[in-house]
Amino acid sequence: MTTTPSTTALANFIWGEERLKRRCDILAAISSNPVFTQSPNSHALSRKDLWTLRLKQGVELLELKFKLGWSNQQFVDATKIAGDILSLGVNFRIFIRNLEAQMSPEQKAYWIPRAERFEISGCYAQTELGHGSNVRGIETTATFDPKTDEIVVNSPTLSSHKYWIGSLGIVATHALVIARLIVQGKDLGNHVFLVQVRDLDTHELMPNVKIYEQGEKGMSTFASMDNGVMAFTDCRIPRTNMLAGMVSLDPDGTYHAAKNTKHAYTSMVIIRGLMSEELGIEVAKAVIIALKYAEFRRQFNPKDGLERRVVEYASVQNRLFPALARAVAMMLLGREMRARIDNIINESLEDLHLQTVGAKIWASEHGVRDVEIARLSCGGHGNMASTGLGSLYAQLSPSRTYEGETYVLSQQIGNAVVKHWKNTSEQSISALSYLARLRDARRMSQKSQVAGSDDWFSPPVQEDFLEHRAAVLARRHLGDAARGKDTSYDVFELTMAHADLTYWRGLQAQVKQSAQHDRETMEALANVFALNAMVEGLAAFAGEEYLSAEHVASLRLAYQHAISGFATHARALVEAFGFTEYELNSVFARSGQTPYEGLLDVAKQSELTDNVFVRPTLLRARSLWKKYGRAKI
Ligand SMILES: Cc1cc2nc3c(=O)[nH]c(=O)nc-3n(C[C@H](O)[C@H](O)[C@H](O)COP(=O)(O)OP(=O)(O)OC[C@H]3O[C@@H](n4cnc5c(N)ncnc54)[C@H](O)[C@@H]3O)c2cc1C
Repeated sequence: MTTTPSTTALANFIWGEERLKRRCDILAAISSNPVFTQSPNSHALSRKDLWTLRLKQGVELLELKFKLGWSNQQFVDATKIAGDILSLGVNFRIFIRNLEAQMSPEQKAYWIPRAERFEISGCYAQTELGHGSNVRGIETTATFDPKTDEIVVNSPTLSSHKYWIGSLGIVATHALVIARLIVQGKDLGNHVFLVQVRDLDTHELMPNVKIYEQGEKGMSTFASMDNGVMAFTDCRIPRTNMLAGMVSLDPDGTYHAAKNTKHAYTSMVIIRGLMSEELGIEVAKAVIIALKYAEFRRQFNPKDGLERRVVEYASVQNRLFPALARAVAMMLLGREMRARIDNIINESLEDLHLQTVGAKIWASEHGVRDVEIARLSCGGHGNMASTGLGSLYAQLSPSRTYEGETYVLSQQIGNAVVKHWKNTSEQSISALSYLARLRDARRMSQKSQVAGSDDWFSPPVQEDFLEHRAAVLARRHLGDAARGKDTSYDVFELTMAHADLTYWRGLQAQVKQSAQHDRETMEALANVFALNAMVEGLAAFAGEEYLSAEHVASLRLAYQHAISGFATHARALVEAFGFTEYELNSVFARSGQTPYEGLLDVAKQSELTDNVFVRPTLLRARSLWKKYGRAKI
């Protein structure tokens, strides 16, 4: 078990040079810091104690940021390494990114340095009790008052209370509030306003603002985050606090609309684009915890006096190996998307939008399922909090909902398919290549050219399969949409096929860039990834000419070969990830003790072991029968 991060060529490839360097710097800074190393068992803390511990750790990281000159991204990475989702990260991950994307140059010059110094700390307040996915339904109003050159923010109803706002419940001093701009009685729709919600000296609420911390979330989800509820009553802010990067409002009430309305969505594209890499890291942690346990755990089929390691069973390999391959794909493709986002000015926003939407849905759906699969593959012991698998699940589970609910967001892929099909304009969108195939009747009616199971390992064969599947599902969607059917459920399958293709292409491109020494491992991973997606996607081919029964049988055979040959590569990948014990925070992944010793230690520390506090109740229960004078019940 590593206590320092791995820095081999494969580690460098998986993490990316820049990120790995940040990781090493962060781990060096915190591995001897008592705020992190001597913290109590986080799995056993109450919500309030956990939140307070996380705040203390967050503040320590802030101090390290200032002392060591860390960038904002370095700080965000550090918050992820230090714990689950830390409240202080919202300012740097979401708030500042939105200021950068949506403020005018003058506003940026004034506000961003303050947020970077943490003199102010911000959050993003869009969702309301009554309005989430449907952003157009937002009710909060921001009415321009030309007499005072101010904007008056109001929450007119119960359903207009802001709700779910991360970091608002306790930490934030400022909120980016999405509200309807009203000028001279005219509703100009949603705009973004910077509202100070707490006093900078006392941290008391500002007048006319009410905030509540939201309370416990189910399954201890986001336990370290102070999501908040907020309402405004005639809360006045300067007109200049309306974010003016794309729109502006003059003192006389003249309104200048955005030239490119699509740019209002830039910040969503950015945050969604970051999610694939972030989720990949968390999924990899869960799968690696499970793999470490599966290497240790033995059940049945003894040989030379020892039962067989469970990692050798197909039931475990078929669940954990594809999950590991997907986690790596999330990280590699996520990194590529991050590079495109950093260069967003030169990007086709629609192409990037469709890629990030598909990737967000795919990564969160697979990611959450894979963390649960990791837990289940550990049998009964996987249920213990001390394995860390439960908290990883709780942390990832809402990723399917925030930044766009899966099924609602899937419709954006469906809508793009319909639009570009009608306009014959798919050439402009690389992610929609399958529409060109759909227009070609000859290609749609052709059969797969596969002759034997080895052929399935060929990248052109895999691409042909995945593109054909996306085209078949696009055809179904176009037909459903034309008939006026509610496609909001079925479109999900198209979205996943669309994203399978995007991830497959991204992974293939990345594999070609791996070092010669690691190429075999990366190719093995790409094959597990591709063949798993193909086997799981077979349903789309029912009734199609493309695949025969022999094709399906040989595909399954190829997939089994890919899985059974992956064990040594999986070990190499686990090494390359090089997660430290601190990061995994699991009794299944400790250098000084086995999982059994770790589990026993936890039991010995359980505060319920000493049951003196309930003994009177138990003794009374055991004599209850006497009270009713009945020896036999
Ligand atoms: C942990 C967490 C943190 C969050 N943090 C923030 C934050 O910091 N700031 C912020 O502003 N918000 C935040 N949110 C809110 C989040 O962005 C919204 O909850 C999310 O966008 C989903 O919207 P909703 O709740 O309105 O879902 P709904 O739209 O109400 O979805 C309910 C159901 O209806 C279905 N549905 C809805 N519309 C349609 C349709 N047109 N067609 C078919 N089916 C439909 C959905 O598929 C879903 O099954 C957070 C949420 C969570 C869980």
